[in-house]
Amino acid sequence: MPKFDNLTLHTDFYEINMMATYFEKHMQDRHAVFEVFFRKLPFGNGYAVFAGLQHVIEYIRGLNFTDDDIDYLRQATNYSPEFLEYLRHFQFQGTIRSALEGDLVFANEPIMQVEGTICECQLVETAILNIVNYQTLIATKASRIRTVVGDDPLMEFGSRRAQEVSAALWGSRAAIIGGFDSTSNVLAAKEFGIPISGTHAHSLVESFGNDYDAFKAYAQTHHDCVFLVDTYDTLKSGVPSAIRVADEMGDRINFVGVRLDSGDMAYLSKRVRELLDNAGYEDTKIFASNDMDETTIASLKMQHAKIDVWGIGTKLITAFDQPALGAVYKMVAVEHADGKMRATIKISGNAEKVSTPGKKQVWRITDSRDGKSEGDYVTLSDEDPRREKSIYMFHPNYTYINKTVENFDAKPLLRPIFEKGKLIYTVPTLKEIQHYAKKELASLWPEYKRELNPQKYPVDLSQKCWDNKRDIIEKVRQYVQQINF
Ligand SMILES: Nc1ncnc2c1ncn2[C@@H]1O[C@H](COP(=O)(O)OP(=O)(O)OP(=O)(O)O)[C@@H](O)[C@H]1O
Ligand SMILES: O=P(O)(O)OC[C@H]1O[C@H](OP(=O)(O)OP(=O)(O)O)[C@H](O)[C@@H]1O
Ligand SMILES: O=C(O)c1cccnc1
Repeated sequence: MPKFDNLTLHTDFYEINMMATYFEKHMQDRHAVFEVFFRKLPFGNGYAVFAGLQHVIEYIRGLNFTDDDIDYLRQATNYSPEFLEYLRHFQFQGTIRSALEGDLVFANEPIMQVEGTICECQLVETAILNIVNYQTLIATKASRIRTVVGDDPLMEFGSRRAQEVSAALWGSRAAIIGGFDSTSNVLAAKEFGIPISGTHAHSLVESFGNDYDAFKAYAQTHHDCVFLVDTYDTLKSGVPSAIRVADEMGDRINFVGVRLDSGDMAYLSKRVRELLDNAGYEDTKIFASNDMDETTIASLKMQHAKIDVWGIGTKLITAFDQPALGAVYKMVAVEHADGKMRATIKISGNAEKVSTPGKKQVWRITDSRDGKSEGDYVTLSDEDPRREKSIYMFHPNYTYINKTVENFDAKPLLRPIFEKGKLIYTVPTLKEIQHYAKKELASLWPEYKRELNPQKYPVDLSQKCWDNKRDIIEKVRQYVQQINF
């Protein structure tokens, strides 16, 4: 049974095929820079919450072609013995700069940058995109749900519906980054230090044949009790049975709550609240689950549903309304035969798909007086807006949309993670990351945070970066025009 402990071959075949070409053409040590970015924010949201860095770090640290991997490649491909030997001794010696988990990130700006030999940059494309695309998507979905529930507790229930094991585990962690409070997944709770939470299923009630016996048995074996009250009839049997058990058990249990899992949640929650209050259980909470997400929750809030705690599974963990974030990994600079680095570009008839050449940095520009966001300013890596008194920010496609910003703070988004193969970054605790994400979100204007049709957050290019892009597009245009095969 494969265990997938080593993820080195977790890459698309074409990456290793390109490595083989670089190797056979003696280009394997040429220097290159690649950047990760996405072109469109997910869920129509105004921002995305970056997640996945911890897994990327673990993946990079584990990179190593085992003898078994080499044997497999020998029989599955026609790679030369020399290239296979090269792979056997492969080690990641590159430099990675990245947004940190919990950072807010936007379309068309680099969120991770890999610099190293062209071979090592090429190998890691697939896994980096796989990890960052999924985790950023889930953290962003979680953040949308958090925005709608306010301060209500949010429990992550998605494991049974996640796209397999790894997604359930890393998805739980990403949900916490986006603002969830706890997970039902015991392994994720243990490995990532997430608070664990859970109630019970309908099977408990079914196995006893009635609500009362099931709740009584549960109460005799657990101190904190949340009873699932909708197995047979919520108002006639479920809630009255829960109240009877709570009355009988008195101080021997903590009657934390009841959970609703079907039916009209607005109507039921109000009636259940009355029943609990009338029985003297004003502090007992109403939990709700059943295919919820930010849209259902917003509707329930509008209907003044009396729900205190939310259990969210399927629609969060599968990113139901947008199953993929389209982050891509593009080469932005490469060393040529003369030893000089040159910026590279991918041209497209679609202006949005033309990549921005050159190794870059993203600067988060905030007003130094109130700390509020002004926009992101993408520069070439040798520029530093902190040296300027004012910066001119303009829309890269509609340049007449522009502003001059003074009294600003500029914070670099891409921070050093690996330096020439050495890990130089310590991942904070999950709690710290969640806290950081919350703080970052607080600095964003509400116009960018609304769920529906948010304002577009400015991501602008510096003049130098924009001029560089235009010059390179022009050079490519001249090159294409003189082709005469
Ligand atoms: N008052 C409400 N307003 C808006 N959405 C609601 C309301 N009550 C329930 N929902 C949501 O409507 C969806 C369908 O609920 P429905 O009542 O059909 O489920 P159910 O059939 O009772 O449960 P199940 O099929 O899981 O046994 C669920 O996503 C649920 O969370
Ligand atoms: O609804 P979600 O957001 O995915 O949350 C997880 C669901 O998992 C459980 O249901 P179960 O698997 O027992 O199936 P059910 O839909 O029949 O309740 C639980 O009762 C929730 O409804
Ligand atoms: O603890 C719960 O209530 C739970 C856990 C997973 C899925 N649904 C519910």
